[in-house]
Amino acid sequence: MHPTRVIGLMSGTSVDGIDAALVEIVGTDLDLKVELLAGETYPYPPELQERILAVCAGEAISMAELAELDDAIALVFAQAAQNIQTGYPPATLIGSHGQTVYHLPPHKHGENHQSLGYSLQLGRGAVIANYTNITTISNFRVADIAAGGHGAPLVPRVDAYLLSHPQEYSCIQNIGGIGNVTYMPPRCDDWLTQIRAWDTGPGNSLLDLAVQNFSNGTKSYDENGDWAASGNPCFALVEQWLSQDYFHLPPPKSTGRELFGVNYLHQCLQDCQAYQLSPADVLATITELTASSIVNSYRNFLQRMPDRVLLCGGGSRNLYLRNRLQLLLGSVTVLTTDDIGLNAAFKEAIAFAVLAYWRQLGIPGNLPTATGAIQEVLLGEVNLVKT
Ligand SMILES: Nc1ncnc2c1ncn2[C@@H]1O[C@H](COP(=O)(O)OP(=O)(O)OP(=O)(O)O)[C@@H](O)[C@H]1O
Ligand SMILES: CC(=O)N[C@H]1[C@@H]2OC[C@@H](O2)[C@@H](O)[C@@H]1O[C@H](C)C(=O)O
Repeated sequence: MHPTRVIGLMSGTSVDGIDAALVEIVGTDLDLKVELLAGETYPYPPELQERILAVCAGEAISMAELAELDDAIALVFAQAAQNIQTGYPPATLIGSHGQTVYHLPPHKHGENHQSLGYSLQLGRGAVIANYTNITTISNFRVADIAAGGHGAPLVPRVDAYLLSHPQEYSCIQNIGGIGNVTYMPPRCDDWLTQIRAWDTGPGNSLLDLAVQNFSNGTKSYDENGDWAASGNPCFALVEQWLSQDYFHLPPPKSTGRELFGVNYLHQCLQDCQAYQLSPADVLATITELTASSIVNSYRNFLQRMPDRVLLCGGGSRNLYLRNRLQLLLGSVTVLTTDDIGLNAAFKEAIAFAVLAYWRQLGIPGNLPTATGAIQEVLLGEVNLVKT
């Protein structure tokens, strides 16, 4: 069987840039295999990044500004696709997640009425398809949301086929702007239905904002966690923050910068004043919130603790965070997906390439146990090009 060459494009809640992955895919489920030919992060032009962050923080924009922003994002996504395949024969398909600027989970009104969620990813797929002349799948979240789901997380089905283990219970922990986990029992007959997944809460979002605040914008993140490692966490504050509702909601659940964004950080900084914490102590305390919220959610919502945790996303490079996670997890083995052959930095971009490939083959991409949707659905809208 010939492999299909697909480009996956993703920009997540960190809004740092576009992760582009050029992959070759063969197989469909248990025989699925993905080879990463090239992976690159293309930083957003600073002015565009600023506009996106403002919209994510709830700043009002006009419809005309929204239209302009949508296509400015589409253009940099299309350029990322062109760049990543330089030197290779053209890909036959693009899976473009786009840029999330708003995410509202499904919610209850009173006792009996449930409203659908709403999730907006900018960067029109039709514009990317037209620019690259490659069929582009986009808008992956809306079909799951229409089926009553959160529209997130969508990566778990890909995790299941690429990362599950024949004997061990695994957690795949992504630490991007927001953290999310996929919990998988060993592969067996009804293994797919036993998978659980949810957004664990803040990944790096609060940490990045705090670093930018303390460095007056000269640093964008805490490289390797060095700054936090020079301070001490205030455990009383971590306990106080962990009492927040989101951490106690049972899955399926999803969140975003709407909750764990600028306002949340301001509240944290205010709380820190009572303890007269240094910037390093604040960073250590926020890092501890990320680590504890992840591990507590395993203890609260899983039937059993995993044998191994595989980290991915930018936060997997934060050594201080990784050490805190290992300490809280005790004897559980903590590795990164790199350690078992799947690139940790580009896993999400790779996943959207696989989701696009499944869409073309008519294979559902969501896992109802992960998103809460009433059924499996085909994910993504197809933007065809003339052949
Ligand atoms: N060497 C490093 N040390 C510490 N943190 C790092 C390092 N490299 C990246 N990061 C963190 O990872 C973040 C980017 O991670 P990633 O690209 O996985 O996020 P994302 O895809 O935008 O988010 P999400 O998964 O929520 O959609 C950066 O903002 C930074 O906080
Ligand atoms: C709405 C949205 O963009 N959600 C992202 C975000 O970033 C991490 C977490 O929150 C996750 O649930 C989701 O992305 C991954 C790629 C997913 O859908 O699996």
